[in-house]
Amino acid sequence: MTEPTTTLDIWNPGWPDPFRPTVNADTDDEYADLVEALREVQEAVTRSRPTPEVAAEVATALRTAARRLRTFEVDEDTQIAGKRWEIPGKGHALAPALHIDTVTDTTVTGRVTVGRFHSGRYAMNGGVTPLIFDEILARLANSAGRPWGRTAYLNVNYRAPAPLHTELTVTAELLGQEGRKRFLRGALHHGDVLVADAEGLWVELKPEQTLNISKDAEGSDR
Ligand SMILES: CCCCCCCC(=O)SCCNC(=O)CCNC(=O)[C@H](O)C(C)(C)COP(=O)(O)OP(=O)(O)OC[C@H]1O[C@@H](n2cnc3c(N)ncnc32)[C@H](O)[C@@H]1OP(=O)(O)O
Repeated sequence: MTEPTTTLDIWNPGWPDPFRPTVNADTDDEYADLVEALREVQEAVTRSRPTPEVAAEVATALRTAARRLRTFEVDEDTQIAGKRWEIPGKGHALAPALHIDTVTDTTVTGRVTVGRFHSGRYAMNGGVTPLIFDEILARLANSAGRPWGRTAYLNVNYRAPAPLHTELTVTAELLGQEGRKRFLRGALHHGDVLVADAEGLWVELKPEQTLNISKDAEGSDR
């Protein structure tokens, strides 16, 4: 396995393939479990209606946990979150955990199940669908040795309400490339029912286009 680079503030065509491990799984499994626990908290908070006393007690416990983690804060290039390509959710709790099943140079299939945390009202929140498509399409766009590009547009069509607590299948396809432009299409199905589809354009970064715009803008990511 190739050692991951941590230098993201320059354009780097040698960035690791976003379907392969980039972090030492032996040492970072506890971190993956931490993110899983965070997902459990998100779901439990969403599903509960605690008494004021219990809400205050849990808020204190969560702030204690946040303070503990802040003593281990690192910069964004060094953090684990979002870079555990090989595990569902990539070690990040923003989007629903996407399970990747098959990968070719031009296609990906996967599965996703959302709970009440990602609910709009009895169905998946409309803002979550693009998160799922961006995750799978961006990874495909930037895989198979293709230099990294950014999403230029992502157009999503909502065809049917996406049920909660139900496995949905996600497919992605690279339709073609014209110069720096990569055109991709994605679909989300519940069984045979098309729930949503998307078309997106990823534009390959030019050498002078940095990945780290936050540092460019303010000299820091905070
Ligand atoms: C962990 C590391 C992650 C690294 C990957 C990061 C991924 C992301 O952050 S994605 C986040 C969401 N996306 C963004 O923030 C992107 C913001 N936008 C940009 O940075 C730029 O607009 C960018 C890079 C997409 C394109 O800019 P630029 O390179 O200057 O493109 P430009 O040279 O004008 O256009 C190239 C081609 O794309 C086309 N194009 C660009 N944007 C669009 C668009 N929105 N719609 C249609 N066509 C477009 C142009 O028309 C042009 O086509 P042609 O070559 O046929 O004339």
